[in-house]
Amino acid sequence: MDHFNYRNGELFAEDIAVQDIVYKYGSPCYIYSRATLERHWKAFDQAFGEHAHLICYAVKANSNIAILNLLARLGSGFDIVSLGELERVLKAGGDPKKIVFSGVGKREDEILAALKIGIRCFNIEVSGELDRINLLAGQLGVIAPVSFRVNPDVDAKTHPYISTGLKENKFGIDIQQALTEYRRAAAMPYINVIGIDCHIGSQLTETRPFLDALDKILDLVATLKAEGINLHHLDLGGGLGICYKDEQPPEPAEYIQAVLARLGKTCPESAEWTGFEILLEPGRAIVGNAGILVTQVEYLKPTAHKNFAIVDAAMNDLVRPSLYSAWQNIIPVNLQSNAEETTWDIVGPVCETGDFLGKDRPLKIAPGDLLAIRSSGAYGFTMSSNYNSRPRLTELMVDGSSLHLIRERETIAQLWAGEHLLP
Ligand SMILES: Cc1ncc(COP(=O)(O)O)c(C=O)c1O
Ligand SMILES: N[C@@H](CCCC[NH3+])C(=O)O
Repeated sequence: MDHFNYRNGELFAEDIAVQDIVYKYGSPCYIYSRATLERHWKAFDQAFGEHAHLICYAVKANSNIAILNLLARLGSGFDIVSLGELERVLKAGGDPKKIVFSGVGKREDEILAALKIGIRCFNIEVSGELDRINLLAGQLGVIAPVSFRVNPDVDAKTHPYISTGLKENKFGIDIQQALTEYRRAAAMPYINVIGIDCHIGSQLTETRPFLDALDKILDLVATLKAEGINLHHLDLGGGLGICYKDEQPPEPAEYIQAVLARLGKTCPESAEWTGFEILLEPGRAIVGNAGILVTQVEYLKPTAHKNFAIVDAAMNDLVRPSLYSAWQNIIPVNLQSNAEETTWDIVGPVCETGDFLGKDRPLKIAPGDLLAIRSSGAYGFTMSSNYNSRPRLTELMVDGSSLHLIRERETIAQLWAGEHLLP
């Protein structure tokens, strides 16, 4: 359920006609629904009931500061992977004490900035990172709160490019080596070990891999406890999938209930597990279906082999179809059309054969028509680029019948801002 629906054959974003938005702000553009975004975040938050938890929205999915600000106002935490994301969260009014810092390659300046502002936790992914954090924390005279992101070697059953919890993936510390790292950390003067973390991949459509990973983590937690290393939180990462086509991922509540049930089963008669705060890092499940990308048909190019609908958005604006062969639904903004239904490849103007947004789509379209690419709120704008010197797009947020410009379209002059001619 979302807030992009037809009314009398016209696509609306909440209470505003998409066509009216495009008249005002031009095409292509990203449009988000505040109600959808907030409902998704609350679905995660509320499913925990009284259980101690923190939803740390994965900023990489969509990092517009208006979106971060709305989530911060709901009480969200944030999962970041760079200094840029840290600064965005702070700019948006996020609470440093609710920030977890993931990522395999944290630089010194990034660690220092996070230590100075006093983030909630570093999710350490490399042995050397532990030494680096200890050293830098010592220089600043602070204690760094850390957890290890362990790689549990679990098959997330997702696209290989977005699977992260297999032993051949670069992410996390091999679960077999994690004990050694925890022991090292526990003996370090400027480190406070507070948790354990894992993130096995993105767009998961089953609960099973999450629970398999959790089982492996709980084994390690028990071993650590026996050694006197007591953790405060379990961070289970993000990764819950959404429906792009016909996937049926569990609802957040179903997934969270399964996690809580597993924790109860693991430690049946102790209230101990209730002592663990649970952290989650969802990105796509919060923002993916809260956004659409609207694009205009420029030309129709039927050929003997294929029919191409050339639109004004391209792979630089939304790279998922090109990069992962991802399927996203493409629907007309206006259902009234005199055109005949034809099967089209929806392609952009970029000079790459791989520049497509969808293939073999039956649509009734004519030049000038608007199309909406659904499920574009996550990994849409954030993965966009200026390839072919195309300015990045306008982003708009609909809130009932109010429309807010949350990012201006890049200007042509901004394309070379910061570039210099030789003397
Ligand atoms: C460490 C970490 N946490 C959270 C996420 C968010 O994932 P998703 O958008 O699939 O929820 C990612 C991206 O996959 C990630 O790498
Ligand atoms: N960018 C990917 C998800 C990557 C998740 C980042 N760890 C996608 O669009 O599906």
